[in-house]
Amino acid sequence: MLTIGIKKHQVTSHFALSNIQIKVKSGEIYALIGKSGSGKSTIAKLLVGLSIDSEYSIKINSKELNDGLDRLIPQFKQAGYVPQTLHLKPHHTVYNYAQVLFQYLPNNQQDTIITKYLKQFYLIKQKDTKVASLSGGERQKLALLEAISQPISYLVLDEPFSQLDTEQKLEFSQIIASVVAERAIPCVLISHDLTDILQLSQSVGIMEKGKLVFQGSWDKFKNSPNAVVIRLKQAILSWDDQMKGLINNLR
Ligand SMILES: Nc1ncnc2c1ncn2[C@@H]1O[C@H](COP(=O)(O)OP(=O)(O)OP(=O)(O)O)[C@@H](O)[C@H]1O
Repeated sequence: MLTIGIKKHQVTSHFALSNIQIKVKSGEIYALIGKSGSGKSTIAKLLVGLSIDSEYSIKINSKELNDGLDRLIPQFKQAGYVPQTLHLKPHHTVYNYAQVLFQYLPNNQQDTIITKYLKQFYLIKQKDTKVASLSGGERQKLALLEAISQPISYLVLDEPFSQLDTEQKLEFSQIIASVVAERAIPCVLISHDLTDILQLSQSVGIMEKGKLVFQGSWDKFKNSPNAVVIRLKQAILSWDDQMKGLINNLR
């Protein structure tokens, strides 16, 4: 279980996160959505130790990380993180990249494990391709493989779908779901598009201007009288109608 509590985190004079409480169960995906600038990435950075502000608390599998010292290196190594902007070393082939990631394994197991992951991540055909030549979607998959290559206690994915087309989104959703279920880890998935995460996540949190204005299961979302939820539901329904219209025109 990942438990996050933020009393206040002042980012700039005009922006702060305040009063945020989130719990994510192991094996579940918690989708964090909200408009640009609402504070989603700021939460992601706090979660992976890129800020050690003492005004927030974090508990990972019942271990509370109280102060800056607690948070300094070891615990945050338990975080698997795919940032919004990827920084992958460009010169390796995909296979060599994976060899570096899994070099801690005994030599006689490396090839089996790497091949298993490259198949699971649909990267096996690209195994001899240099990272610099990969497509945006393939780079996302390699970044996810990097994030889970070490034993981790939780996973944070910041806008993993933003560079992907519809088919790639479906494939990548399936990979994320299988990794989270297999590892039985909690996952916080940030997205600005509700439709990307509807099928994938078990619960959702909506950020607005640094505050969590709604959170809960999709059932709770469906029946909520919250004005922000109603606005989002109307947007999805209208999008759905437009898509149906377009598809009917194609038939
Ligand atoms: N290092 C920083 N220096 C100055 N301002 C920052 C910094 N990091 C974040 N901010 C500000 O904090 C606010 C929240 O930013 P954040 O990146 O968390 O939003 P977001 O919801 O992830 O947006 P997006 O969907 O566009 O990525 C914004 O107003 C942003 O400009």
